[in-house]
Amino acid sequence: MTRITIEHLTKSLSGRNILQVENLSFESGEIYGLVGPNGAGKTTLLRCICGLIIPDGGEIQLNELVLDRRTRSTFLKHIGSVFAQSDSIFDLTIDTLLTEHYHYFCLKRPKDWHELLQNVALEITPKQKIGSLSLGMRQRLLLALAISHDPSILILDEPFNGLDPDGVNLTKKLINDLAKDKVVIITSHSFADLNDIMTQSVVIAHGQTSGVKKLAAINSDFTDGLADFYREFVRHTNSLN
Ligand SMILES: Nc1ncnc2c1ncn2[C@@H]1O[C@H](COP(=O)(O)OP(=O)(O)OP(=O)(O)O)[C@@H](O)[C@H]1O
Repeated sequence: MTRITIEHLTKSLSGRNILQVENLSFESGEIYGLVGPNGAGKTTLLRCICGLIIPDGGEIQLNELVLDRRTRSTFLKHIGSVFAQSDSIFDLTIDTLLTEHYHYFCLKRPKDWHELLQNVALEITPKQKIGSLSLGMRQRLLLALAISHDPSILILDEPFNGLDPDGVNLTKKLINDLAKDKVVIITSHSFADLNDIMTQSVVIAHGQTSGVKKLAAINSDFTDGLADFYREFVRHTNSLN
């Protein structure tokens, strides 16, 4: 069983409070849909969990392991993540990207990269430049990399962006298969896609989070399900800010 626990997490950027998360926890076997308006703090929260942003206060724990400078590299080995694509990788070949990825995470590079790409139905050669791939192909490549070290936590920021319907379905199937023994956290503005795969949801607005709620409870408590759960929490935080 893997559990991520977050307590009293705060982060300010340019003198503005971006995150104030009191208590939040995520467990393996569940797919969490993290939803919130643009600029609500979704990516910042996920980057904090991945150790890519250092919070100003509070604590993030993976089971008994507290995330700090000393434990960060151990923490990273448990996490697979895909964030928005940066243009800076476009000039790299796939081969270089793989080398840099495994070096950064201090992991052994798998011998068979064909197998890696088969997981996401990609047919590409290692000498190809990242920039020559379509947006959807790059998404699949980054997902293949994220899951290649069998992480216990999978963090996907907008994983359906740029994917065609086959790519969306393949990603959903992969996520479903992987979720059996992992913590999966996904952000998306597509409630339809989230409704297809998530088992629980949490709303974030103005850097504050709602309680985590099971999909079945969301659908029984709110007429319009996730959309109402989202609207109600956003309205609540708007009234406080
Ligand atoms: N480097 C930075 N410096 C200052 N402010 C920042 C920085 N990065 C993000 N922010 C601000 O932090 C807030 C949260 O941004 P974040 O990207 O986490 O939101 P989000 O919920 O992921 O949004 P979206 O749905 O648009 O992707 C935004 O108001 C953003 O402007």
